[in-house]
Amino acid sequence: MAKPDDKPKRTRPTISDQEALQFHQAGRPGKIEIVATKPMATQRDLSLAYSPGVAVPVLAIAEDASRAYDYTAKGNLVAVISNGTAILGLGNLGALASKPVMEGKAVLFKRFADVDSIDIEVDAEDPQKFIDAVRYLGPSFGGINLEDIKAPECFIIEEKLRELMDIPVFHDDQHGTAIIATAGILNAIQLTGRDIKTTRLVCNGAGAAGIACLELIKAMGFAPENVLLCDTKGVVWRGRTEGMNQWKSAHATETSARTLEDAMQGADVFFGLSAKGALSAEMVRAMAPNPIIFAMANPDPEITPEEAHAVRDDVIIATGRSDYPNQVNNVLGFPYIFRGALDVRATTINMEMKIAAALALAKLAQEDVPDEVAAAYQGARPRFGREYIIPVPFDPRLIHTIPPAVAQAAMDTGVARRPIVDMNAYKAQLSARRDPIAGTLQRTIERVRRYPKRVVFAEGEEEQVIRAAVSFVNQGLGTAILVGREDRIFETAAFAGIDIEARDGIEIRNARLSHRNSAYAQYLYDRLQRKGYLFRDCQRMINQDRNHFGAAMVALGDADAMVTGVTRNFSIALSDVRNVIDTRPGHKLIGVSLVVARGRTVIVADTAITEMPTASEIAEIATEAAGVARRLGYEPRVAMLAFSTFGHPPGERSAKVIEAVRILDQRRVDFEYDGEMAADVALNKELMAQYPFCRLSDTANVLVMPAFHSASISTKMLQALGGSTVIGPLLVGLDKAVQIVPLGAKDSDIVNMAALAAFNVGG
Ligand SMILES: NC(=O)C1=CN([C@@H]2O[C@H](COP(=O)(O)OP(=O)(O)OC[C@H]3O[C@@H](n4cnc5c(N)ncnc54)[C@H](OP(=O)(O)O)[C@@H]3O)[C@@H](O)[C@H]2O)C=CC1
Ligand SMILES: CC(=O)C(=O)O
Ligand SMILES: [Mg+2]
Repeated sequence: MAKPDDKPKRTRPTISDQEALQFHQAGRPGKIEIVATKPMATQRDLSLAYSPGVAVPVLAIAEDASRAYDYTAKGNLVAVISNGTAILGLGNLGALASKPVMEGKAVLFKRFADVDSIDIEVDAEDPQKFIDAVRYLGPSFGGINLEDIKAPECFIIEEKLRELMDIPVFHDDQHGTAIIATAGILNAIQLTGRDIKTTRLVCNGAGAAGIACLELIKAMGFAPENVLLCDTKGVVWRGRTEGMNQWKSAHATETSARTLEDAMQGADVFFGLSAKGALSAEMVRAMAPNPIIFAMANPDPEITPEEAHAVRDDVIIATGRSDYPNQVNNVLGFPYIFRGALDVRATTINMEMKIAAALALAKLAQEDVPDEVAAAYQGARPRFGREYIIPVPFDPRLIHTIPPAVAQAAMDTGVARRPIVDMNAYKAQLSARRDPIAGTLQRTIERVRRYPKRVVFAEGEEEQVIRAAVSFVNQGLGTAILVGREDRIFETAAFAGIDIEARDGIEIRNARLSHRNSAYAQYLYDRLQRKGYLFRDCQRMINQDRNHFGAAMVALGDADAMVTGVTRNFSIALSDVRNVIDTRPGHKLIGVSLVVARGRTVIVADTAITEMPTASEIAEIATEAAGVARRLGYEPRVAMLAFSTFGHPPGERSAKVIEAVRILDQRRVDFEYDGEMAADVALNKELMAQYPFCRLSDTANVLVMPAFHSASISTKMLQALGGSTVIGPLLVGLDKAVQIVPLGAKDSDIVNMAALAAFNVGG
């Protein structure tokens, strides 16, 4: 455990095995559920969705198969299918054990490209049995993503299914990996001033990923004689008979090298698609100047960046992991490649489509990154270079860059059943598909990781708070200060199986025993002496109340931020905090909630503080909320909400909102706003178009409610009804960074709030 005065250091984010299991087990086990897209509420709904209404699309599809794309989910549905014979780099662990990975791939499809996806685990190692299980599934899906099937069976399976099925069949470990690795290598070659025709590459791993990578890089210009392939038996040399198959033979080289060590002498590039630790420091030392290492085995690479940098300071290194720079992982490919293929109803994913994806990805890494990506690298905007050869998975440009390239190539090669007519309109539509809040939270977390903070977790004896603190530290966000009695915290942690004693980055502060108490009590007394408090009252508040103690730590600079609220009502926690911390001068204290529903984020205010705001207060709330939008990376479009729209029907609360708009007009604020308007007008483009004079350039992303009750009722309703995620209320306008979670919040909510507090979302 860290000593109280240790400076927080930037650490690589890690996760514990226990966190991984808990993540998967929490709530509904697993990572996926199915949600209906049509109402199922009334007799009429049932008659339409099921018998007799459903018969109508049935007959239409029977008559014309292409109508399935109009009347069913087929056109946006991909099956992720595995038999678990090569799960990541963990080997053959069977179909059932592969399910967490396949559910994971399915949710990545959704998260990154809005492709609906379902995992199917097939308990059949025999290629023919597997083919038979899959070949008849075509009608259900728009595409098939094969995953983690070992070589050489995967080659037979994919080739046969491609032949038998009229939808794209794509083995991700082969082609997804090859596309990303090719994009990365093209850039690394350029950065090191090499010529593709003379670059010498060694690929360790002659399985699904290794063979496909060699095929694609040779198609892009690598000379076959400069490429050496290795497997568990060493170099795949021409004439070798042991452990061979026809796919390895196709890449066998005339060479005297027999072992990986031999092959690595003077090599320019290493591709690792084999297993953890396969590349030694000695081999790295033997490589040519400015060596390029893609250690892509998962979850642990052939060599870690730390190990490679320890022996060579001129190395460019990439891994398959998200916790190092240069992540070469097929997650950058499969969601977008299928998006493009589905959107033109491609019959297949061919070589031209793969090359188009690789080139588009390589080019994207060379362009200036948008503010959204730069924000994650605060202070050091990533630029094309040794530590940034490939875009990051959270790059918002991927969705409107890769699918159009893939779709265009499909159209150019005649495999598109429904070509795209207006490419620009298509790109705009793609941008709207991304889920903005995940990006927002991730950006916030990245930013805090760059500038780690000391955050007080005021209710440090609670199990979920301890878990959140551990996760905060593991994510590299800074130091977590648990307020509580040391023995109680250790006891709770031990009971829950959380190891905190040996963990750097966690501090414990017992309010009763802290040597800072007299300073905190004096500070509080200075503030409260004219409000009827005695010095000993203040001493008691500091000694006995964790919110007062934690807030005093933040107020006096012993910590950067605080999170509380798990065990106490919001208003009580807030009044504790306000005894210690003021509103920021010139600002108004408000609560904002982030509501995410169907890929759209809106900021709602004021969800926490002023019950019946005056017109002037509503105008201030709008200004504070617009500031939050900007801090989170959005350009605010503020709708001043009421039950009426532009004067109709008239009412007392609406009059206040109309007056608030007038006040904003007078103040000449620098953001878009208009109103009063009803919520449906604010959020629906067509309805807004009924008011052509409305000054909002698009639907609103900030909703200012006429009063606290409507804000609180609407956000709580949304949360309880499901289908949307509500984060907050976040406190905005306090002079120091404090956030209050809802009573009984879960560890994941607490850690997100802690990150938002550390980011100082409130001001
Ligand atoms: N970063 C990314 O995006 C991706 C990474 N991968 C990673 O690549 C690796 C291979 O996956 P995949 O091709 O699907 O699996 P396969 O089972 O199809 O192939 C594995 C290959 O690796 C070889 N191999 C295993 N251990 C060693 C070793 N110690 N030294 C040399 N060769 C070895 C095997 O040799 P032999 O033929 O002699 O048995 C085989 O050729 C995994 O770690 C996987 O996580 C895969 C896909 C995507
Ligand atoms: C990333 C991936 O697909 C693998 O490692 O198998
Ligand atoms: Mg895989």
